[in-house]
Amino acid sequence: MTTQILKVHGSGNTFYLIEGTDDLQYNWFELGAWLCDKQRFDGADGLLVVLPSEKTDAKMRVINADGSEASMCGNGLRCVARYVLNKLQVDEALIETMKADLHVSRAGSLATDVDAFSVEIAPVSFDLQTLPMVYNGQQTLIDEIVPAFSNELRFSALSIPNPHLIALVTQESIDDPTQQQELATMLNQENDFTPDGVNVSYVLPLSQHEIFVRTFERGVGFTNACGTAMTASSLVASKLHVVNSELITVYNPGGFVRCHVEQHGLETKLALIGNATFTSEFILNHTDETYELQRTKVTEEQVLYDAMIHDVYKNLSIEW
Ligand SMILES: N[C@@H](CCC[C@H](N)C(=O)O)C(=O)O
Repeated sequence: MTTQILKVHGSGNTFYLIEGTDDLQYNWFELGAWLCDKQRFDGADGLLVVLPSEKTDAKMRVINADGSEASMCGNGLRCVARYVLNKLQVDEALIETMKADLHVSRAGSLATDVDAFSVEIAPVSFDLQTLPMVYNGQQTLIDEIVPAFSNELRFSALSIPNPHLIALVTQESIDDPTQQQELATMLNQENDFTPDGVNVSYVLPLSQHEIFVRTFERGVGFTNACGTAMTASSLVASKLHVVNSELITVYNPGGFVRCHVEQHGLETKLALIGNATFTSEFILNHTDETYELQRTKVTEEQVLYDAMIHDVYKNLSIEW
């Protein structure tokens, strides 16, 4: 079987993107782990599978680098949005994901020649059962010290819908990633708190409308960016009044995105806006025994993306 696939990224969060015919066409878990192996063309953080949907314009499945399946992927959904919008030649669409059908659209450009895409992020819940997470018999964990995690940092937990643990930190915790790495490693092995693991983000407030986020992703490790984590971090920063704008710029080790956070009473509306860069094309050959990957094209898009990031970052006085 021969299939064309793309290498793509959202804010440096890297994926292979494949359009499939149905859920059984490949063993997606095995293929995801094989493609993401860092020994092969630098690997990737995940595999995005675009499939036909019976009720929306397309369906997205997300496979982490370790072969586990995630319910959502914010940076990945922007890349899938671009793929589907271009294929259907429309400006907006509805994409089925594991837990919700999500609205996606074109959103102008981030810079000359770097188009932006906006994706809805939902459903959102602070109920610990939805992560799932168990702590002290509590129903929620919002801005609290959990001694087993740290004696100094305050954590909040939410699902949107994949599970996130968020701490607002100072520059010191960004400079030295050891504590974040140790905590995330513990919470993604067998442990008493997060039976399915959790994505762990450390958030550095920069201004009333800007934050920096570094995420250790479940099933992957540290990534350049995690879209749902940046959206969850924006929501937490907004709830804790660390930011006071509905549009938050979120810097990350791979670039930046914008998160739109609207709260009306109990209703929360979230959107993630950023790039969807297609860097190269490949042919995947699959026999009963093996996979084989051949790169057929490298696009110009990474050069334009790098130039934009260079321009944005040269005016920032923070370091990571
Ligand atoms: N990188 C993604 C999230 C991918 C899934 C995550 N690792 C999980 O297992 O929950 C994003 O951009 O949201």
